[in-house]
Amino acid sequence: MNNELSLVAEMLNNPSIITSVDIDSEWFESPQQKMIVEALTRLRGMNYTTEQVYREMRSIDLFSAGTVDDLETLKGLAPQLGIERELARQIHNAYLDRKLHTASTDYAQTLSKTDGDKLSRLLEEKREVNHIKSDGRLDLAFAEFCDSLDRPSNAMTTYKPLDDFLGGGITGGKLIVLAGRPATGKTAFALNIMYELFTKNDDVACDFFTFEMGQNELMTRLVSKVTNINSLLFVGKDKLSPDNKVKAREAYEAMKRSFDMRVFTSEYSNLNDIKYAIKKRIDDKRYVAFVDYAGLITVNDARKNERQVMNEVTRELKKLTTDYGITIILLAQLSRAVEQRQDKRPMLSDLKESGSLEQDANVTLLLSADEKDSRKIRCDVAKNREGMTGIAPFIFDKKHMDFSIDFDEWRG
Ligand SMILES: Nc1ncnc2c1ncn2[C@@H]1O[C@H](COP(=O)(O)OP(=O)(O)OP(=O)(O)O)[C@@H](O)[C@H]1O
Repeated sequence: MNNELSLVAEMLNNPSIITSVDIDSEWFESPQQKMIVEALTRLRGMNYTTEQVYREMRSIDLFSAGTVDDLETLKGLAPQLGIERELARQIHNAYLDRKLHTASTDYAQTLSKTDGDKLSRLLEEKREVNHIKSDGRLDLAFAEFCDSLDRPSNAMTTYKPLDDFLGGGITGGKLIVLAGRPATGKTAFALNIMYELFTKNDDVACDFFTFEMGQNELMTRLVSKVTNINSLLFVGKDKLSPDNKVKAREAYEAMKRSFDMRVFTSEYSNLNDIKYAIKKRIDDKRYVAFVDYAGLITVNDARKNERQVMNEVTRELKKLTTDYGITIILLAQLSRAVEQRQDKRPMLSDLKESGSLEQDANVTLLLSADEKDSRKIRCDVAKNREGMTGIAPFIFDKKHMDFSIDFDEWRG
């Protein structure tokens, strides 16, 4: 019995497999097995019967569904060896080999960037599928632990009040969620953190994924901060004095030269593209990706609802941070509930599509403006898995897109 038949037979016997093992109907070569897996995927989470699976298959393709007896026969053939995960891995591998065969032929013919990128993505996926998992013993972990005791801290400093909560600064392996109501200054705050990372630390690389702005729209904000030129003046550039034009050009050029930074725009809003771009940037430097913002990220499966998409986004980004020891700062919106409360301070439960954002984040920062003075911004470290929680106070100079520590409030 081949791998596809064995796995499908196991799945017919055990409805929990489809929820616990990574399986995609697309990987199956046999149209019949593909259809059964598609039906099982639709019934995911249910304790399905063979009859239900058959009904689902008929709704997918009435004429190729076969008979319910065929399914019962297949079910009876299950080898029941408990190796579903390995079977799925082999099926996934075989699928990737077929795709790689086509993709490499296409690339050989066209040598186009699109075909080249497709080929690299498939190779990357293949590398991941065959990544050998740890056997759970502690020997390697212990060696790594001893090694880490003698290594200097690799925390990257930003603003002192925030660093203090984070145990000295931003360290790798973390998913940090930065949330606030629209126009509180999330993007500006993220850019300021990035600026601090570059100017206060060596060997740092940062990328900014922005799905609402162009590269220069984003850069203008940094230029405004660095040059102290009102960001509004960049909208109608005729208002900029010749001196300011020179200053702006020089500031942009200097950042381009000295910051190891890239800005990816909406063409990278698909989760796979984000993952791909991040993986390509991983080298010896300490890397931080800023993703603005979670609600605009798309995934390939169009059937997923908002909550399922968010689950996938946070799970996959979290996995990247732990697999590669990098930091991802994920921006997110807060729901309107904040405004309806007497006390306008945001809470973790205000995170839109909250569940997975709240759960997967190592750190959650909630930004909110003071009701009386909108320049005063509270950065509430509302969740911190490895450290303290509390408020880091800032002053937001909106004209110049600049965040500075609010020393009147900070009791450092
Ligand atoms: N030149 C300027 N002068 C005064 N205020 C400005 C200027 N430019 C932008 N602002 C204000 O700064 C804030 C922009 O902050 P930012 O875009 O970082 O917020 P955000 O939380 O990321 O918003 P969104 O959720 O809409 O993306 C807005 O309140 C905007 O009105």
